[in-house]
Amino acid sequence: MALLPLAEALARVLDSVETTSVEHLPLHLCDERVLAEDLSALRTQPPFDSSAMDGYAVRAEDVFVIGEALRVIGAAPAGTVFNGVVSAGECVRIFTGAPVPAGADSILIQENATRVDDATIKATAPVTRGQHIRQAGLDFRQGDIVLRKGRLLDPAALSLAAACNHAVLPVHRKPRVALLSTGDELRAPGDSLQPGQIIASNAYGVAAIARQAGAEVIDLGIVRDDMPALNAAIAMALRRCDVLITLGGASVGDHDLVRTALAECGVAMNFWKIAMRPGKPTMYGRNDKGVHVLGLPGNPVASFVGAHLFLVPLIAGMTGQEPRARLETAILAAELRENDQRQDYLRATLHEENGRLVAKPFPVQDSSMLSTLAVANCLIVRPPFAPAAIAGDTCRVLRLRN
Ligand SMILES: Nc1nc2c(c(=O)[nH]1)N[C@H]1C(S)=C(S)[C@@H](COP(=O)(O)OP(=O)(O)OC[C@H]3O[C@@H](n4cnc5c(N)ncnc54)[C@H](O)[C@@H]3O)O[C@H]1N2
Ligand code: MOO
Repeated sequence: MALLPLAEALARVLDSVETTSVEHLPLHLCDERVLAEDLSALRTQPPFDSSAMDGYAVRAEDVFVIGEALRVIGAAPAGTVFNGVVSAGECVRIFTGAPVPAGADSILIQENATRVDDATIKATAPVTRGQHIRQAGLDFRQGDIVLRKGRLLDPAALSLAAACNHAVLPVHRKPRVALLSTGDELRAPGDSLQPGQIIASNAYGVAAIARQAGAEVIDLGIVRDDMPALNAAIAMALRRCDVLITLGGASVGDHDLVRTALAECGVAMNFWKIAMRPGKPTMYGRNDKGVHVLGLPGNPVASFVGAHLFLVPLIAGMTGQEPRARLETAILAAELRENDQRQDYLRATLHEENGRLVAKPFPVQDSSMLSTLAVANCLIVRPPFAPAAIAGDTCRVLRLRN
């Protein structure tokens, strides 16, 4: 059976994505959310010509000649407006952020002034006209679009939104992702194990990937390889989420029942089995309520890679984020055999050497091995039928962490 090319599989997942509804949240809850509408400034910043330094507001022409005395006619701390006018031979004591008084056109920094007496200073260096003055609107003007719809609200975006006087932002609701681990052999971390049993670990990494991508996660625990139990768990899960992730039971064995159970619960399967390694038996479909269902294979690295490749872009699409280029170029530190029809994701370490990124794949790539996954900081992406490569060749990598 021909395996579906990965790019086609991903296109099918993203093809019918709708964004989640919009909610309005106070700024402090918008961290890492996605802006749902273009944001325009509600004010101008700075709202007036303002001093960028502590010193004296002067007329530049009065300071062309060093040593001329200037009369200090008042003070302008930030947060106040000096009401007088600076005339020839006069200046105003001013502080960073304060509006520049009428008549003054430059700031003489206090390091370049000496006090003669309480009301007189002398400049020890000249100023150029306009020096140390921030023009009104230097940063943004009222009505400017400062952040575009789809922008991830990172720290800089949040401060900018606040500076524009937005207390509440329109953001996309976090998609609700439900996780269901399947398998008779699975026990929760902390349980004592009987012979033949292992710990269900996949949900923890996949949940973290989903949360980091912007989802809210409900872990529905472990369900046995038993049709009635699976059907009940899946039916319940489908009522509670926007995306259901099943973990395990995706392959062809007698106990791999997930595909059948999903079909019985009304999920129309779009694909099953992809030309990728690890993760061949990945499946995807939707039910009539539009819930996305991603069936990830049980092998721990397969479920992890599948979450990165399918779940992350799906959550990005549902929250209205622009698709991001995620691959980087690196130099291979070891030779690689020619590839077959499956796009390969090889755990590797990535480090910088002489200003270039170097990727070193682990010699053993068994998809059960979490110990190498935890050391790896990238995946080397090998396209289908890539020819054999030698150390020094370039390759593409997907960074997992820094
Ligand atoms: N005859 C064939 N056998 C297999 C094929 C195939 O094409 N023909 N594909 C292999 C590939 S590739 C993969 S990947 C696995 C995936 O199979 P399943 O999705 O059915 O996964 P399970 O059989 O349920 O489990 C596989 C493996 O992973 C362990 N596991 C399962 N769930 C978890 C979990 N939540 N946490 C940790 N470990 C888990 C499970 O105990 C098994 O050891 O199928 C191959 N077989
Ligand atoms: O996808 Mo499976 O993990 O190739 O072993």
